Amino acid sequence: MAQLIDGKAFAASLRNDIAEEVAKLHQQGITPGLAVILVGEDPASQVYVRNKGKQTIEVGMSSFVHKLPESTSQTDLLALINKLNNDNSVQGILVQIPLPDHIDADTVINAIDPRKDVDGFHPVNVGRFSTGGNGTIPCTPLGCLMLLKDQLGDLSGARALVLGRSNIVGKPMSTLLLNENCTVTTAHSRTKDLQEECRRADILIVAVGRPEMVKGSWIKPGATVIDVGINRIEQDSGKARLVGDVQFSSAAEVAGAITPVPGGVGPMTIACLLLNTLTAALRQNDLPIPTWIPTQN
Ligand SMILES: Nc1nc2c(c(=O)[nH]1)N[C@@H](CN(C=O)c1ccc(C(=O)N[C@@H](CCC(=O)O)C(=O)O)cc1)CN2
Repeated sequence: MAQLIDGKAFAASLRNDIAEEVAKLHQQGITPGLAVILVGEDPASQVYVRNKGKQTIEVGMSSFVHKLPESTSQTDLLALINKLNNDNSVQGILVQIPLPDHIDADTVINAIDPRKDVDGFHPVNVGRFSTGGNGTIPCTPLGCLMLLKDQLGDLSGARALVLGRSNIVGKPMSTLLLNENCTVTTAHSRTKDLQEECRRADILIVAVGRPEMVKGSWIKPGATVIDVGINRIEQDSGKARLVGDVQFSSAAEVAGAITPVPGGVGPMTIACLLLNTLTAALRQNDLPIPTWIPTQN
């Protein structure tokens, strides 16, 4: 039976480390501030934004949550971002995704000052990060990497397969693993012999958004499996159940280690957002980044 990779516990310990660094900043008169913008009433996004605000305060940072109605115009949203770009009490800005259809996500992301882009979605950060510079590392892939390194130590030479090629998870995850000297395959819906590709992987990262798509028979015995999926399944009882993109019951019989859903990658996403906000605050104050914080250089 696979070992369980406890993302919830790891995230709690990471938040403690972040809180200690924030306490040191307080002594220098600095309180990092994180602004989170939510447009609309998507129920899952409301939960994530509430948790982001709560955990931001718990680590000693200032939280500025802006909840805007679904009808908010792109012009008004851009005006708010411009205001936050120029607000010295804000070191990190995040716009919760998905956005309503009438708002162009790229235009909005491009409007965020790259120094304050704690999601790592701005093209400047994507470019810096992809070329090994000090661009912000997107939160979910960073969280996956931290769990992997904690589990396996040095990843050099491992054969890694990333299933999914989104800008938010798949692509940056492949880059991160390549930077760790893994041999990386990025697989997607058009990949031939997908199951066979998966079975060759020592490290399998699944981020496709399809409930329980990857079965135990797709997994190499002893492999480390990171499940990024969060899918809400309606049950006969009317209650919803969260499942990942990996069928946990069959995968756990084959894998060496596996993240659960919930309690795996999800909590790491918010902890890494706080970590990126801390890093942004340190950089904006020309302070050194502690060696325990993962950066590209
Ligand atoms: N601007 C961004 N938008 C979105 C991001 C992001 O990184 N930046 N990622 C996702 C949503 N997300 C954070 O915003 C997120 C998803 C899941 C969790 C989490 O803790 N999940 C729990 C289960 C919680 C539940 O009951 O739903 C778990 O897996 O244990 C945190 C953050 C899309 N948007």
